[in-house]
Amino acid sequence: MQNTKICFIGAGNMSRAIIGGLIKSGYSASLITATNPSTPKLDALATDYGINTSQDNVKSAAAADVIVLSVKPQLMQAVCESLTDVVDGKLLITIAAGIPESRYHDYFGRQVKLIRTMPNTPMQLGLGMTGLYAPAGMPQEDKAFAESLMRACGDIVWVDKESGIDKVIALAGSSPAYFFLFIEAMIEAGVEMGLPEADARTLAQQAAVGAAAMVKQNPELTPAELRANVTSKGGTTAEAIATFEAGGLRSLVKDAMGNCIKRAEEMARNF
Ligand SMILES: NC(=O)C1=CN([C@@H]2O[C@H](COP(=O)(O)OP(=O)(O)OC[C@H]3O[C@@H](n4cnc5c(N)ncnc54)[C@H](OP(=O)(O)O)[C@@H]3O)[C@@H](O)[C@H]2O)C=CC1
Ligand SMILES: O=C(O)[C@@H]1CCC=N1
Repeated sequence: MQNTKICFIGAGNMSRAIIGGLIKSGYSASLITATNPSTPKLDALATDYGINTSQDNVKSAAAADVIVLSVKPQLMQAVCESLTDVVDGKLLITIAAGIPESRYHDYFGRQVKLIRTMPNTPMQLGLGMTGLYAPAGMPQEDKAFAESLMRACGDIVWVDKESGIDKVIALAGSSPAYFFLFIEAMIEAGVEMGLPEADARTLAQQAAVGAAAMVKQNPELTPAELRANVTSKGGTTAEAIATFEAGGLRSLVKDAMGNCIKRAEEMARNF
């Protein structure tokens, strides 16, 4: 990764998360540029991380070795078309949901070297999870670069079929929002029970952090076993868990993840 100049096209939530993770991992800020049409997000990135910023996509992409395409899927075609003259020989990494790898060659009007990835926002803390997909024939050094870039911000998995990226979206790209929703609901319930909101948040967030760490640090135990350790027979947890089960939490989760994948497939047809 040393001395590789990286340009992020689009300076939104996800670029900020990856850039935050890269800087935290020790990557040199002078090798990172982010572009955006407006300046507030660029100014914040320059202040917080000391990276280079620009409103000129073409000039910044031309000066980079690796271009990370980080705009919303509906803007991707126009952005790629504008970069057509500066991408030859460079590694392109896309983080966009939904757009198939083959579509980028159409956007650029030529064959490009492109790796699809699906990161998530905890990247900014070095706690991210990224799925990667490289089409057949991608040079090993490019795959290694994409992997080390994402590994600097958390864990990674490679998927060997492109459809695997949609599964990564359901399990990891979108899923921080599921957990946020759950914590949100717990805080709301705590407040309704009369707790100060700050205390409700501290209680819920620390329980979530502790539970996630226990899953990660006890690989020999299944989540079901960890749950059983909390659930005393005839006790309080059993009542709460029975309520979730009776409400169909598992099938709700399955439906939510299925619909997440369906939306990715729909986007693949639309963009
Ligand atoms: N958010 C997430 O958790 C994840 C998102 N992704 C993917 O990441 C991509 C970006 O999402 P996210 O960061 O959330 O979205 P954001 O809207 O936060 O970021 C996109 C950025 O692109 C900027 N932009 C718009 N037009 C251009 C242009 N022509 N050139 C350069 N920049 C432009 C926008 O600027 P402005 O706002 O000023 O218009 C905005 O800052 C999406 O494709 C999404 O699918 C993948 C994994 C997780
Ligand atoms: O909601 C989205 O479409 C993007 C992709 C994964 C997370 N955010």
